[in-house]
Amino acid sequence: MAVRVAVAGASGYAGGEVLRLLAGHPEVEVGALTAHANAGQRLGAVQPQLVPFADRVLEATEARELRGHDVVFLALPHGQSAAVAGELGDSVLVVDCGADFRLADAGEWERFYGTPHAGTWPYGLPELPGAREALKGSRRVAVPGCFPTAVSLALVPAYAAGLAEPEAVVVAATGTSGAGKALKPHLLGSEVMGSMSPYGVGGTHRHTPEMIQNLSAAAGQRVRVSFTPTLAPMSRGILATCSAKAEPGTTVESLRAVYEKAYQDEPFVTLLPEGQWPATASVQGSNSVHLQVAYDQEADRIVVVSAVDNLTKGTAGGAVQSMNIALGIDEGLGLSTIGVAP
Ligand SMILES: NC(=O)C1=CN([C@@H]2O[C@H](COP(=O)(O)OP(=O)(O)OC[C@H]3O[C@@H](n4cnc5c(N)ncnc54)[C@H](OP(=O)(O)O)[C@@H]3O)[C@@H](O)[C@H]2O)C=CC1
Ligand SMILES: CC(=O)N[C@@H](CCC(=O)OP(=O)(O)O)C(=O)O
Repeated sequence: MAVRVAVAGASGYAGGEVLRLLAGHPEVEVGALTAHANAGQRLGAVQPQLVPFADRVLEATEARELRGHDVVFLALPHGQSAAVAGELGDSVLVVDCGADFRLADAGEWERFYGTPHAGTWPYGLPELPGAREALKGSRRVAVPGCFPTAVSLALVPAYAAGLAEPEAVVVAATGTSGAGKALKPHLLGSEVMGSMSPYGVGGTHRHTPEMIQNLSAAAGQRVRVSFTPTLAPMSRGILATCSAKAEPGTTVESLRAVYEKAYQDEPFVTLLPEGQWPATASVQGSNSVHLQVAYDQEADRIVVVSAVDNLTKGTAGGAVQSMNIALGIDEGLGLSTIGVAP
C-alpha cells in the first residue's frame, strides 16, 4: 500500500524539491500540499516545474489539512514547525526541513536563533555514525542544514579517526536558493550576477553550532569551527573547503585510507579519484556528495573539499532518504546519484 505524504511549505524552494523527488518515488502517494501567502493558488502557478502536481490547489498550513497522512514534510520558516508537529499525533512521521529540532543544546539554540528551544529529534544525516539506527522506526526527523551536511560529511571521518586537531576552518560558497524564495534585495540578480560576497562572518552563522555538534560527536571532544559562507552567482550548490591541522603521524595515504573506508558502502557519498576535485555542477539535482581530500604538508593541514546540491542532499534528498530509513523501505527510493551537469 502506498505511503500517503503531505508537504507543508509546498510553494517554497525546499518544499518544491521535496515534491520533485516524491514525484519519482515508487511507494509514495502525494496528498495535501500547503502554503502561506500562496494558499488558494494552483501549485503550477508557483512551481511550474512540478508538472504532475500542477493542478493541485495549495491549502492553508493547518493541522486539519495535514492530518490523515502517514508522512508530513515540513518546509516552513524556522520556528513554525513545533506548533504544526504538535498537532499531528505521534504515529505520523514528521520530517522537518527547518532548523527547529536539529540542536541538542538549548543554550546554543537560543544564542543563534533567539527563540525558546523546541526540542531535539533524530538527525537526518544517515551517513553519520549511529544516525541510521536512530532514524529507523522514528516518527520525527530533523533534516540537517545544507552547510552542516557538506561540512560534516567532509570532516567527520578525519575526526572519528583522530587525524585532525579539534579546530576546523571552513569557507563554503553557496547558491542563492539556500536563502529561500522570499524577495531579498541582496539576492537580486543585479546584486549576485558576476559577484561573490561573504556573509555571516566571524562565528555568527547559525549553522556553526550544528557543525560543532556533529564534529564534536565524531571527535569525542569539543571541536571549534570557524565558518565563513560566501554567496556565489549560481542558483544551487555548495562547495565547502574544510581544513584542520593534522595530528602527528598523518600522511596522505592514511588520510585517503580513512575516507575510502568511511564511504566505501555509502551510495550517496563519492570520494573522487586522486587528483579530481568536486564541482557543484556534478551533483546538481542529485542526492550525491562529492569529496576530495589532500594533506598540505607545508601547512601540516588536512584539506577536504565537498560539493552538494543544497536543495537535494542538503535538504529534500536528505529528507526523503531519512523518510525511507524511518519507514524501513529501501533507503535510495526516489533518489538519484546522477547530476545534471553541465
Ligand atoms: N533553501 C535551502 O537550501 C534549504 C532550506 N531549508 C529549510 O527549509 C525551510 C523552507 O525553506 P525554503 O524553502 O528555502 O524557504 P521559502 O521561502 O522558499 O519557502 C517557505 C515556505 O514556507 C511558507 N511560509 C512562509 N511563512 C509561513 C508561515 N508564517 N506559516 C506557514 N508557512 C509559511 C511559504 O509559503 P508561501 O510561499 O505561500 O508564503 C513557503 O511555502 C526552512 O526552514 C529552511 O531553513 C533547509 C536546508 C536548505
Ligand atoms: C544563501 C543562504 O542564505 N543560505 C542559507 C542556508 C539555509 C539552510 O540551509 O538551511 P536552514 O535555513 O534550514 O538552516 C543561509 O546561509 O542561511
